[in-house]
Amino acid sequence: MKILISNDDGYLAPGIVALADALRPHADITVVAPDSNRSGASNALTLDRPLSVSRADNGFYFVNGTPSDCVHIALTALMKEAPDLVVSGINQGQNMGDDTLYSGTVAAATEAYLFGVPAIAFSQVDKGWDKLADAAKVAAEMVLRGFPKLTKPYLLNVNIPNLDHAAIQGVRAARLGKRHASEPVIQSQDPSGRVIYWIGPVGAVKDTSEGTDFATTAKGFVSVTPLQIDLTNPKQMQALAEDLL
Ligand SMILES: Nc1nc2c(ncn2[C@@H]2O[C@H](COP(=O)(O)O)[C@@H](O)[C@H]2O)c(=O)[nH]1
Repeated sequence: MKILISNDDGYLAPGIVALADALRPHADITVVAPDSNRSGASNALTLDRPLSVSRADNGFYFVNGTPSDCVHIALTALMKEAPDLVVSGINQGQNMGDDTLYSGTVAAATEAYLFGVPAIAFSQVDKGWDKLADAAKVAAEMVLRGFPKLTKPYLLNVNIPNLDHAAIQGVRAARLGKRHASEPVIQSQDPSGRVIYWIGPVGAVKDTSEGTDFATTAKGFVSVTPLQIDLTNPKQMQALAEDLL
């Protein structure tokens, strides 16, 4: 089994090292990841400058670009054969609900899916890399158990609670929850008096009802959400015809 591994925390992040270590005994792995943390990059592609690929001493490739750039370059240039699976992560921090729209971790997996390669994005619920080895064990188990059964390309978003492996309650399918709108921007001044802005914190969780990824992980289960790319809003198609056209 050939697996391409990427992320958005960068090629030096503990999460991608742990994921590669967990999968290496079971698959022929290739790692292609950003040269620095690109959290929040979403599906951005770098179109305004050329990109370069370097190789680290541990064999990981790293790119001066986004997570989507990394997967795009890996699939269309670096890898002689298409991988059987692309996995992204393990992200430091959750990607649940609306996070998935901003997430570079999810975007790396999405780029693979758009090229017809099955893909899984793995995130740990809490920041700080606590229980990372346990999360890597869970990710490897899911890949080894789940992958052979699913033939159609799929795009899975997986969130793993920061728990000992033995304390994890199981794996559950879950729908995306929802967050409130992001907090307001944080305005300040730089030493020259110029006004500067930091993007505000992520919005508070809004929909944590039964069956959401938020609720599932809060109970100690690993949440798995199948994602789709078609952004059409079917409920508004009729309304559009009546109201606007
Ligand atoms: N500070 C803010 N963070 C946000 C906001 N909306 C989403 N996010 C977070 O970004 C990361 C993206 O995930 P990654 O896989 O790229 O690391 C995710 O954890 C979201 O919660 C926001 O408005 N402000």
